[in-house]
Amino acid sequence: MSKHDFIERIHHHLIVSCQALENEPLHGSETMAKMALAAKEGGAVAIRSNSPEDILAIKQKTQLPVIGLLKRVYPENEVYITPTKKEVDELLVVQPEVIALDATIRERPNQESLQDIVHYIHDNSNTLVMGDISDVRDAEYATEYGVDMLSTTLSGYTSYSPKQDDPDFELVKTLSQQATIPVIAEGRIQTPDQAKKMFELGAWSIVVGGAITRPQLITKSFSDKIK
Ligand SMILES: CC(=O)N[C@H](C=O)[C@@H](O)[C@H](O)[C@H](O)COP(=O)(O)O
Repeated sequence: MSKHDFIERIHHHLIVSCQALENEPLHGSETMAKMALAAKEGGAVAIRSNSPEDILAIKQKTQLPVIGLLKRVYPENEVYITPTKKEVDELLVVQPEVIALDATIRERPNQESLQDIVHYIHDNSNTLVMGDISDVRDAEYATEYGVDMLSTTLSGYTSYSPKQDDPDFELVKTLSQQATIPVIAEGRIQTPDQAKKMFELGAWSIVVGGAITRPQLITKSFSDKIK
């Protein structure tokens, strides 16, 4: 799929993140593929997925384009979403349409640079790069170093971005006015109304995860409310 085709496909449409880590009840590629199929039936036009195994299973089951990432924790480093070229190599084997990676200003493991990793992906594949950022400075940095689109994934999850229960509407609004590449709203979108608001603020597309695909969190929102 060409860059133009992918960017147009997601425009004003819903991307669903189907992720269950090892410590989560729904962990497993077969389950994630079923979750992705359900998301497709509900109108998702692309899936965000963690690990080569899950990406492969989701692609086979849904035929939807996939934004792939590989979460890996390196000791003494905060960057965990596709941190190094090693994770990129593992992802490229299963040919996701897009690779999502941490594109914050933070140091990466092994002194690798964002610029090198983005060039590495572009030089070795047709894969696009989604830069996961947490604030405006990250977004400028990521854009300068060549990512194809921005996602607000990490707002609230770096030491220098605001902690809040709501999605970061302000960041989406600011970036949508300033950015020269598509801005995807991601992180803590809990309701259809919040999703709609993101588009009103100028988001190119949105990613919804836990509110659709993490039933333990959905259940908790009910049980907390009725306590
Ligand atoms: C911060 C971080 O590691 N976010 C991860 C990124 O891939 C996922 O765990 C989230 O589920 C995803 O960003 C979607 O967000 P939400 O599940 O809030 O709709």
